[in-house]
Amino acid sequence: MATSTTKTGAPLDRATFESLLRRRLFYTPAFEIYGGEKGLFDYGPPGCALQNNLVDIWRKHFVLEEDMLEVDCTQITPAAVFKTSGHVDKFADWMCKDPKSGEIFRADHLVEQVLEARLKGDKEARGQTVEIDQAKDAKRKKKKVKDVQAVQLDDAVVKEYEETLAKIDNYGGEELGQLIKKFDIKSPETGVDLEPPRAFNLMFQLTIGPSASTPNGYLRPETAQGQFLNFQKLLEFNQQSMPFASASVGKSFRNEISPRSGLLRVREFLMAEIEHFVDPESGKRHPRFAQVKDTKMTLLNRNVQLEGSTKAEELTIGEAVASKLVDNETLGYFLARIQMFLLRLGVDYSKLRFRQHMANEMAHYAADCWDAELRTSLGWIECVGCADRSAYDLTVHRNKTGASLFVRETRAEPLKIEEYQVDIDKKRFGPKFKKDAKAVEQAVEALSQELREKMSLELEKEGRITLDVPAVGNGKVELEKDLVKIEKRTRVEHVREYTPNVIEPSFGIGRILYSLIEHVYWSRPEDDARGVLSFPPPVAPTKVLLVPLSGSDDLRPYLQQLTYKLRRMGISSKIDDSSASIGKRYSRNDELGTPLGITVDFQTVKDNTVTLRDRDTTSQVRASEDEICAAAKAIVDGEETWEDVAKRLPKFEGQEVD
Ligand SMILES: Nc1ncnc2c1ncn2[C@@H]1O[C@H](COP(=O)(O)OP(=O)(O)OP(=O)(O)O)[C@@H](O)[C@H]1O
Repeated sequence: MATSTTKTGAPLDRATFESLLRRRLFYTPAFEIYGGEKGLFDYGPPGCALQNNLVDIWRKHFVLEEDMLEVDCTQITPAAVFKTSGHVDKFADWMCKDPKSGEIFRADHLVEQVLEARLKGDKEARGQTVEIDQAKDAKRKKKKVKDVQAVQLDDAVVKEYEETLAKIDNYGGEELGQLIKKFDIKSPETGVDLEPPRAFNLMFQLTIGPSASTPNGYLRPETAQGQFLNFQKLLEFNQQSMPFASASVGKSFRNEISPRSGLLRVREFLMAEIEHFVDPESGKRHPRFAQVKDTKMTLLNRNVQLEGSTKAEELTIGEAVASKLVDNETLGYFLARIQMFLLRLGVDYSKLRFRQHMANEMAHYAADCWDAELRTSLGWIECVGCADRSAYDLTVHRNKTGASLFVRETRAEPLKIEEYQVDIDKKRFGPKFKKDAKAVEQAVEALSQELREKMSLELEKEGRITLDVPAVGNGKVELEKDLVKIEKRTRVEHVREYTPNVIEPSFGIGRILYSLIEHVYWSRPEDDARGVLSFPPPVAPTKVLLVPLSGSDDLRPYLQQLTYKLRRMGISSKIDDSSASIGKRYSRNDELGTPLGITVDFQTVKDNTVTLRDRDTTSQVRASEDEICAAAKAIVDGEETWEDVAKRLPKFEGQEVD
């Protein structure tokens, strides 16, 4: 478990942090008055505003800046789609049942938790400092889970546990079963042996329409399939021009075995996905790769993990692609753009890494896959997946439906192809083979170039060839020289047909949102350790707090005027005219991450000046209402920083004294 610190370097107290999020209604368990339902959460006003801002920035960063084609596809999906895509057979996690209590555990998470707990116990026994997660600890006590035993392990066992944890995402069901046996892992509930791991499909099944007698659909577990199925229409919309990308933001649903860790593993969540379609013969080069090639990134490659280590290295994406660590330029381009997006949101670079998937972890068709992981008090969390899915999805849907999910392109230079061509003498063929003529003809047409070459020589030498045609007679058919000709000729191809490959960056908005809040959270020791959320201004849920210095009626019109003015400028604001001290009102809004505060006081009545306060430094400037609104706009739009504004407007050392 990662030791987690806030941006000031102080340890993050997760219990206080989570209580802030719930108290200030960032999010709350859904259906709470009915006892709640695991893995389902509602977002309150600041959570909604924050989520909207993340999605808004995502749209600007990707859809707008990369000129992508956004689509909004349905969540209800006919079963046939997921049968073809492989989700019905493969979209599953491994679960273990406690035969005594009936409790279900996700097998990989159970192994992970038990080994981590044992390693923690080992550290304690060796007298090393161990981070205590108060929130987890309180839950454990409530559930009466036995405390972790401070037992020292052999060095070899510690090494084996650490190596297993480094590869935990790489194990299948059988291997997890072996690990459970090998490490003597029992049910944490009752202490009995668990049943062997079984696959559990994560899709929610549906019955669409009143006439269906059995389930015939699913809620989508990702937005991707809708984008693939619309490929042909999007290509046409894009005037047949390649490469291009589609994008989609929408809810996805996964029936997680054991939802946990708040927003990090839920059963309904917002995803933002991109499908970038690229010609595989282009070497997957990207025209703007040169613009990102010097971006430094922290990369944890698959070989390091397979050796049982989690040591990442910092490289430029240019170096990573040149050494083939990252498979191709397009994948590298998106990894760099994902990092830029996360940093734009306020993610802490030192708590961001890109982890490469190990072979077993990756779908069999994928060429390469990297996860952007953010470090939180709950460890490293996958927040964005970025996979090169090759031509898999378009190919399987094309094969199943016959739809033209491919590209036809006129070649700039016609292509001359030397190949063996077959001519059949149809006048003789029909009378000779009668009802079998079609099957024999198909078998001849299906011959590979290699076999055609071999048979053309045979025809020349022997005057006949023998062909395998299982559907006819004894499965062998003889063809003489007068029936069939096989010759090497040149064919000129003017049009090229190919199935594009797909690079897919896939963002879990809820995971990013939670991890980001942890990254920007800190507390002010001088203010009763009250929390502050230092969101970058463009990301913050509300931009400006308006506070009157007193409840005097004289100040009210100025507040109204400021509200209208800010609203017209597209800046969200909230008035706090409660009777709490001005310092309290400020700190309540620091907890919500409001970056700016405008105070109206009696000087305002005299000269129409107001003060502007910065959340992070608590310093203030004073200027005319117009100048302050313009400064707020520049900060909120990310065009100026507080430092810029503080340099050009007069400093104010005023009211913040209570
Ligand atoms: N249950 C979930 N709750 C919240 N977000 C999720 C959940 N499952 C996936 N995501 C988000 O969707 C993104 C893309 O999904 P993907 O299928 O790659 O995840 P995954 O590899 O199945 O995740 P995990 O291994 O953690 O279950 C993830 O990077 C994550 O941000």
